[in-house]
Amino acid sequence: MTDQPLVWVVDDDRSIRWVLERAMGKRGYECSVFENGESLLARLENRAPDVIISDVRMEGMDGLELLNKIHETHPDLPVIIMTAHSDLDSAVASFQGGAFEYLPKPFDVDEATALVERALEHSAQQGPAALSNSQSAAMEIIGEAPAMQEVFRAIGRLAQSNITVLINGESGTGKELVAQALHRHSPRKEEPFIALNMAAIPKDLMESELFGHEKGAFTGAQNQRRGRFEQADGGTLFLDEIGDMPAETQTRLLRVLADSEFYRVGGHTPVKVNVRIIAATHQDLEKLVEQGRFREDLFHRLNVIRIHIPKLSDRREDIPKLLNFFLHKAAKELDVEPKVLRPETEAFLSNLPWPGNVRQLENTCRWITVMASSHEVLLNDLPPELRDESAVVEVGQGSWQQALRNWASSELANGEKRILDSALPAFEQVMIEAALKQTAGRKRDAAELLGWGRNTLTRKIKELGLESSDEE
Ligand SMILES: Nc1ncnc2c1ncn2[C@@H]1O[C@H](COP(=O)(O)OP(=O)(O)OP(=O)(O)O)[C@@H](O)[C@H]1O
Repeated sequence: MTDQPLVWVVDDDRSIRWVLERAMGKRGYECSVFENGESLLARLENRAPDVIISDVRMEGMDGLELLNKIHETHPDLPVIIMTAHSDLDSAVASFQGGAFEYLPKPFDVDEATALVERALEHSAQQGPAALSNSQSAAMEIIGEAPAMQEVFRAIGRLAQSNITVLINGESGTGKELVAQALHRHSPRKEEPFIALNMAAIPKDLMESELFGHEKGAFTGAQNQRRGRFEQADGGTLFLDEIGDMPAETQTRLLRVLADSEFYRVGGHTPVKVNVRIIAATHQDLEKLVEQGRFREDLFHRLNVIRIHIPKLSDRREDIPKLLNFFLHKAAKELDVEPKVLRPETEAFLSNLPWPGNVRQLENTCRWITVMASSHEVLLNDLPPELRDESAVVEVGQGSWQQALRNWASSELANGEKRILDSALPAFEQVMIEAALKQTAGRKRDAAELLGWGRNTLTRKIKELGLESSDEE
């Protein structure tokens, strides 16, 4: 035996074996490769590695079957499952089987090495209990985009810990959903999950909301009341929009985090609690700290682990799945047949800016389910403000490319071919008309504005059949 960590790789693809073997060797790990699960299991009877990397799809025994077999005899051995995005369900199943992590294909070598390193660290530090389990996180939260995969991994990795987590993301991106998943996959899952939105509570009620009050603590406090901290005892307290927490409450929260105890408003006996805090914000807390609007010490206490949830327009590849998911959900709620989007409708929706993120998309699906007249949803069936909204954003951000993208997607979805044949002349026409307008019809000046010679402009005007002005 050597002291080097031992990594086993199993994949029926020789090039993957080769790449990983080299990468592991370079990192200083001893690496053995196997063409199939059977040969790996045979070797496992005599010797165990520190980490196994297995492909999910293989001839003969597949990765998940192998995983189960490995864990029958070696329940603590970390296994990394490699899988393509399209096989996410298999990856999910692999978590059920107790896999350590999954490596979405295609991966880069550094990513694979980093994952192996983490697996080694985990088993060294925390033992088997720390192995992650985020299977239903991936099932409840739709996201195949790489950034969402990163979120799932974080949920998996944090599942067994009580660590404070700060979730960052715009409104409606799914912060609460992720907080719930963190709770459900934690040892606290049988205990309460209490969510509280700081932005929704009047300032002067916040302390009593969080910490409760004693009878008579203030006018109107007719009875003793337990606050959210007490309600969440043993479980998780989700503090949404933490950036909106008033300064005094921040100070109190900091003290509770340090001492695990607090006083109810108007109370003199300390109340002890064991609460995991998950905080979320759409704001840039660092900036609030700089501006003196958020306590730096509280920020550091909350910012132990940060999960960033990307806005929907940064993970457009997930939009079709989300649309489908919410159309089915809405149909179920309303007890009707789910609507089906025409390809051009789906393309249009996939290219919208979605400033309200997933929540806006979910509401749109509800709207469509109620309002669209036929089973198949046409562009015309969409809520009018969506079309306006795309226009506003296009103008606002100067994103004519977005409008063009919408157009191209819907042309292609309609089965059109050679779309540049109509797009390029249309583009030139718009440019020429704009330039001519600017120069009040003077071609020589317009040509200069466009960056063409005058002859080119004259020729184009002719080719495009544009009205030509006589003015020079
Ligand atoms: N990836 C996802 N898959 C499925 N549903 C999602 C996803 N992301 C968000 N949702 C749904 O979208 C809605 C909004 O999500 P959520 O309330 O978690 O957002 P949020 O970021 O906490 O918003 P806010 O900051 O405004 O409170 C919820 O109904 C949630 O279930």
